[in-house]
Order: sequence, then structure tokens, then C-alpha cells
Amino acid sequence: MALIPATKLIQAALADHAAIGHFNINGADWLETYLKVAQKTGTPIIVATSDRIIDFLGGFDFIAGYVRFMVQALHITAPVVLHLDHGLSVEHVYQAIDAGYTSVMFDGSKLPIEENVALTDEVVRYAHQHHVSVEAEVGSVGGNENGLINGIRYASVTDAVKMAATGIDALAAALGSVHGDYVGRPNLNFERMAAIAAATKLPLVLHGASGIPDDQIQQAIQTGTAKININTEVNTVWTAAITKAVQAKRSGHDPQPILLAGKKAIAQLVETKMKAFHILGKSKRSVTFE
Ligand SMILES: O=C(CO)COP(=O)(O)O
Ligand SMILES: O=CCC(=O)O
Ligand SMILES: [Zn+2]
Repeated sequence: MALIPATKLIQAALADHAAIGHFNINGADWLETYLKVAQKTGTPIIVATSDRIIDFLGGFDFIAGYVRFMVQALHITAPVVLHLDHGLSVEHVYQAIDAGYTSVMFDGSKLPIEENVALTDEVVRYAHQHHVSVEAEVGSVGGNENGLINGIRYASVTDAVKMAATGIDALAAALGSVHGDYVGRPNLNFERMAAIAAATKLPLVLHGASGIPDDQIQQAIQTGTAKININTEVNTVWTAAITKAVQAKRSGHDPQPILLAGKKAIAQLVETKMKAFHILGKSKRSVTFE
């Protein structure tokens, strides 16, 4: 199946009180495992590359070609979106679109809102001409650096409405979530989330979802969140599994058992998340996801 934009999948998830899982690609094993879990369970999936590591992964053209080829070679029929995560400039976003990405995020969260809106507006026009879906960010998702949480800025309803006017397909309204590990319990503002969902009528995206307890994930889904981004937790289980496999006494120098342990850990985590997001198996039973 061809790669598709995220718009219809996210809309269908929203109507179904579910959320599409967005999982970050950190190497070939991540991508292969994500596609296989999606296919095995009949679940739509967003596979994403953070702009921050595009060069590490081989560049836009290589990634887009590789994802397309792997979808074809593995006979994947589950719906797959290839998404640019946290696009750092308009130029990068255009490069991703030209390379064949089917969904992009322009992250102007560090800019003044007027500038963020103006640049997102340009991105929307170019992306929609190419049938590519667009996600934008208002407020700012925090980060954990050396055990210190900083950079959290809660999105306002006013800014969210200004951003919605650009015609974006999904809105990452930062409401207290953090990339990386949390220190203490996440403090999401659900009242604001409900107000932004009602005022913009847009499906919301939850960034920094690793480490958010299940009750808050459920509340986010019930409050209009229809796309949930996971990266850190996948890498945490991968690292633990690889470390354990390396340390296990074994003979020979065959790397396959070690790499396989990593893939298995990723697969298990992804399936657990899809279940928690109420999206597991939905490409099979609902035509609206096709
Ligand atoms: O928001 C994310 C990707 O955009 C993922 O966040 P985590 O790394 O905290 O799961
Ligand atoms: O995890 C998502 C964001 C990033 O890695 O840049
Ligand atoms: Zn993010």
C-alpha cells in the first residue's frame, strides 16, 4: 500500500475516541519493527523521523525511498504515514515533502506566535498542494536535560485559534508534556485542552507521551487528542534489551541474537501503546481507516 497523509486517519481516530500512534525511527530496526507490528495487528501507524537526526538517518531522499521500499517489500497493507517530526525550518519541511514524506510538522514553537503562524501558513499551502498533511505547535513542549525539566510553555486558546486559521490538519498544543523522562508526575492542563479542542475543532497531538501514566493518556484521548507521539520509551526498552543480550553469556560473535532482542522489545512496547490508544486492529475492522 502507498504511504498516505495523516489527515483522514487522525479524523477517524478522533471520531472513534482513539489516537493514532506516532513512533520515531532511530534506525532501520525501528522502522522494520513498526511496520511489522502494524501489519501483524492490522493497525494504522505514523512512522516519524525527527528533523534533528535526518542526517544521521541518511537524509530525506534516502529515508523516504527506504520506507517506501520496505512497505512494498514486506507487503504492508496496514495504512502507513511517513511524517517529519519537529521540522526545524520551512526549507527542511519542503525538502521532506519533495522527497515524498506524506505528513510534516513545522515546529515554530520557539518563535513569536505571529511568526510561527505566518511560516506555518506558507507550509500549509505548499504541503496541501502536494497532498501532504500538516501539524503545527503552539506553546512549547518541555525537555528534560540532565534531570532538569525546562522550556514548558502552556498553549493559550487565543494562539491555538490563530494557528487553526492556517488550515493545519492537527495541532500540537503544548499543555505541560515533556520530551524525554519526567521528573515527578506530568502536570497536563486538561481544562485548557478541552477549551482548545472546542475552539479550534482540530484533532490534538500529544508530544512527549513517554512516561505519561495511562489514566492521563485516557483523559487526553477523551479530551480530543487523536495522535500520540512516543520516542523515549521505545529507546528505553531497546537499550535495556540490547544491554541484557550483550551481557548474557553466549558463544560466538553473531550479532543477530542481540539485535533481535532489541526488535522484540520495541515490538512489545508498540503493541502495548497501540492497545492503550484504542487503535490496535482498527485498520481491519473500520473501513474509515483505509
Ligand atoms: O514528542 C515526541 C516526538 O515528537 C516523543 O516524545 P517522547 O520522547 O517523550 O516520547
Ligand atoms: O522525540 C522527539 C523529538 C526529537 O527526538 O527531536
Ligand atoms: Zn515531540
